Amino acid sequence: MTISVLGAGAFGTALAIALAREGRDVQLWGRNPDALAEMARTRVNPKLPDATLPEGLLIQPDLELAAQSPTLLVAVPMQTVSGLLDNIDASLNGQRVVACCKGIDLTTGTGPSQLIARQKPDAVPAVLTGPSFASDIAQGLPTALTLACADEALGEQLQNELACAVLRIYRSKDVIGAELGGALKNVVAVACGIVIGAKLGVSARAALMTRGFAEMQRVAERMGANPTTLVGLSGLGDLALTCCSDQSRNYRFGMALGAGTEFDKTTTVEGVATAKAMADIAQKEGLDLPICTTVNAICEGHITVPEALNQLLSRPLKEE
Ligand SMILES: NC(=O)C1=CN([C@@H]2O[C@H](COP(=O)(O)OP(=O)(O)OC[C@H]3O[C@@H](n4cnc5c(N)ncnc54)[C@H](O)[C@@H]3O)[C@@H](O)[C@H]2O)C=CC1
Ligand SMILES: O=C(CO)COP(=O)(O)O
Repeated sequence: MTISVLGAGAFGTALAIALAREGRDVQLWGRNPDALAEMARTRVNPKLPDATLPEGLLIQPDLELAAQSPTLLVAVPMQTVSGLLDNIDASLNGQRVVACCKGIDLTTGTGPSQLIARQKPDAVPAVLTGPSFASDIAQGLPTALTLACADEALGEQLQNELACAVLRIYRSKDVIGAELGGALKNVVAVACGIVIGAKLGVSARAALMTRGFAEMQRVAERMGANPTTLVGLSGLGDLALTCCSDQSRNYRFGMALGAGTEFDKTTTVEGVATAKAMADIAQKEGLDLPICTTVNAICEGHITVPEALNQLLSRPLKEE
């Protein structure tokens, strides 16, 4: 098989569906053999109930077999990427490992491309990110994404391999910038959800998106990324989508926090761990990240939403 998608959740399945629909040679691996067997039988992933798995899409329960493909798309939650890479015995020599997850690993403080580089040094790391809800991709709605790979020629190959009629892929060499955009927008989306859930208004949300974006650029610059990458699909594009749509789990989680209602703890909400990682980085690097650190303090239960609002609004006035 040419492409293996590792992770049979909503996003991995949506990508596999989109690629298989175009006749690409794709297999989908997931960690739960029973769930995979059921998907192979029904040709439906319950996380995407309206999409049928194309006939050509192979469901692969064997991780080592899946790991033999020249291109691997890693679509598991960020905090499980390191464990997944550890579970693959093969060295992945020369294989392209494309991180499709959005977050920062709490143990190392790095994004997925650095985990891949560290744990599979013979592989070629890349990142696929940008504004794209799994259900939109699975329905065949048009989507534009960024494929970032430090090696321009390999990046171009991957761009061509992964682009489909409805998946338009732009190329970048700024892997760190692309993955930081995708990670950080989730924290701002949680903040925006809080504001809407607490009925603080859409003007406050616009302010948070703008000042949150300034924090995203500040972090990117400090981490050696090109700040203009953040103005692309992986940063601004995904920020606009995630902060304004209740299709986003990060935004919905924030809304529940703001409204003081329950939220299903099994839902993947990457922004919580990323806020924690950013609070650590703010302290270590002496960076001013008031929105990220406030989201972390709320998520950790250190302050309430009204206290957070007071803190943010009473900060000294400054130049924009
Ligand atoms: N759902 C979406 O619209 C999008 C999701 N993403 C990103 O994709 C990543 C995955 O998210 P979703 O697929 O949406 O989550 P999901 O909650 O739908 O699925 C997560 C999947 O990962 C599997 N998993 C959990 N721990 C694992 C482990 N240790 N080893 C192997 N598999 C494991 C689960 O069994 C589940 O199938 C996240 O980083 C997310 O930010 C990116 C773009 C869009
Ligand atoms: O990253 C996403 C859209 O680009 C999905 O957002 P959520 O993880 O908040 O659902």
